[in-house]
Amino acid sequence: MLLERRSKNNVKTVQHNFQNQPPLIELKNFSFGYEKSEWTLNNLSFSINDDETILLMGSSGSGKSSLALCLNGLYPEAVEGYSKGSVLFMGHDISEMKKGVLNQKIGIVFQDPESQFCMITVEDELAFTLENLSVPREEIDCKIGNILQTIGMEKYRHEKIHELSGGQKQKIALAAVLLMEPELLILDEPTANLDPVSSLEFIQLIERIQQEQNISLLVIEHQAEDWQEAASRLIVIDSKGEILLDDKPEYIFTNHQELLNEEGIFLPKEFQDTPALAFTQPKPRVSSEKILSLENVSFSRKSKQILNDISMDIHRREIIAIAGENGAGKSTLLQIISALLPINEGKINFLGQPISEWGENDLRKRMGFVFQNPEHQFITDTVYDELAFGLRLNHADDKKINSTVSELMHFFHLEKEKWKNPFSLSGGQKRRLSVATMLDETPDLLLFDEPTFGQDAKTSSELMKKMIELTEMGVAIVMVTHDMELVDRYCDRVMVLNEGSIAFQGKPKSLWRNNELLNRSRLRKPHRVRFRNDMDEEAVYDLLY
Ligand SMILES: Nc1ncnc2c1ncn2[C@@H]1O[C@H](COP(=O)(O)OP(=O)(O)OP(=O)(O)O)[C@@H](O)[C@H]1O
Ligand SMILES: Nc1ncnc2c1ncn2[C@@H]1O[C@H](COP(=O)(O)OP(=O)(O)OP(=O)(O)O)[C@@H](O)[C@H]1O
Repeated sequence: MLLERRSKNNVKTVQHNFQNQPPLIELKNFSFGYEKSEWTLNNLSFSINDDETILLMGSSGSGKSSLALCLNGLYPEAVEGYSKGSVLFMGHDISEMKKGVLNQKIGIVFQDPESQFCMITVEDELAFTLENLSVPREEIDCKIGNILQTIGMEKYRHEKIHELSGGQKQKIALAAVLLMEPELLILDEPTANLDPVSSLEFIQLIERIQQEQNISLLVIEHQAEDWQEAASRLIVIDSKGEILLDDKPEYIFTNHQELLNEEGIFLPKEFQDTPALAFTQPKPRVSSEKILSLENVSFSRKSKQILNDISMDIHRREIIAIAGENGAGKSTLLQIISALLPINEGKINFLGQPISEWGENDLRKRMGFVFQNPEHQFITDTVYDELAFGLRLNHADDKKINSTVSELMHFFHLEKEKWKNPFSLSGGQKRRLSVATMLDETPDLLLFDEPTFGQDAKTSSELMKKMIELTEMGVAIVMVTHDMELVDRYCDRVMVLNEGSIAFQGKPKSLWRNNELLNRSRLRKPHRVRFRNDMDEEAVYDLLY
């Protein structure tokens, strides 16, 4: 079986008569489902050719990640399901290929990078990959050094993976896959955990690697903005798991806006109507009542100082964003606010009482927390039980449980998933479930780590509408986010963390004016501010705010 198109120095070898060479991947009427006759992917026929960069879009739950699993052989090797039709890799039916071969030729960086690590430290993880590829021992050290340099993570070589921030883990997952020198690299929402500048740099890095190594790319993304120039093709899957569109991105975004809107897919901002004026700032609704305050709070892990001298107040009805570069301490701060981590110095008061004096049950009723990784939150075996858990704990009767759970499932589009195991949901569904579990009662404070992670345009805007409704009921919301559009559109205040210290607290519009801080904190202005580059900057602010 001839499965190699690249020689060791990554120059493609001519092994076939070029004209007769089969596509890298070819799907012929391929369907796949987790249950018999319930097709998640429906009758797909398309090819992926050498050196192509394809963007794959579709609403949350439409089957994008499932397709990735089918392409790289994790189905049927490790994922249970049913299929018909065929998938060919360089002309060979993948169901007839030797186990393990395809996983190397087609590398995936998963939506949740934690799911692909086997070892404790960064170095061991990368060495493990190379050992599996039978790379000679004497080359391993150098290869690890080179790949860490390529992704800008040299100084984390000896760190424990579970101690890295979300964005740092994402980069290590990419490094491990690149070491396999795949023919096709599948990236499943690769930039969702990266700060805005790292996200742009990541895309440039991928483009560079692709050119140097002649890799084909399949990028699964909800937000196409930054990828569309790199992509030669856009494939859109609809909610029935069928191919809706397959063409050049610009053509699709120009000519099929209605179809994309119907499917709830994000249009890049430049294709949206009058993006600069499309929305107004939130109405003033913040009350002067302080819900929570931090006074000179510091936190360290072993000898490493993570947060320094943080002081901030959170008011009723307020939406505050915490932004900053990867590793700045944002998730740690949320965990400190929620008393999941103890502080070393300073004071935290919640509803007029030191947080340390709150009983665990009372605190969890008054304060909801949505983790960066939703899986860290799941404790039952079904979506229904997950949503009923808090209500049962509070001795709600069956009628109340049923009606609240039904309402939440309806709002968060999880009705069809009612009896599924939370761990088997799509990335976006998991996130929606993790948010829904916090809303069985109305808390005073909600803490969100990346609330709209993995959502399509429709579910994202519904989720934010829900947030506004909650603030109108008196809830304060603090959210960690890399999404500056979200900060601009919905947040009353933004706090920027830089190396564990507060570098800025104020209104979003004041942050966009602070170019030096934006650069230092690896943040970007939102599109509607960037977009008016025909106007003087002050005139833009006058127009928009
Ligand atoms: N192991 C599984 N068992 C049963 N159903 C599953 C399993 N994995 C995924 N599904 C279901 O298959 C459908 C497609 O999921 P998939 O993860 O492929 O969607 P997606 O398009 O990647 O979504 P998102 O954009 O939210 O990540 C969803 O309805 C999901 O609940
Ligand atoms: N369990 C841990 N043990 C030791 N260090 C940790 C641990 N968790 C996080 N850190 C370190 O603390 C710092 C802050 O991490 P944190 O996750 O709070 O950053 P973040 O701003 O949320 O990053 P990201 O945007 O990438 O999610 C990082 O340098 C990280 O390596």
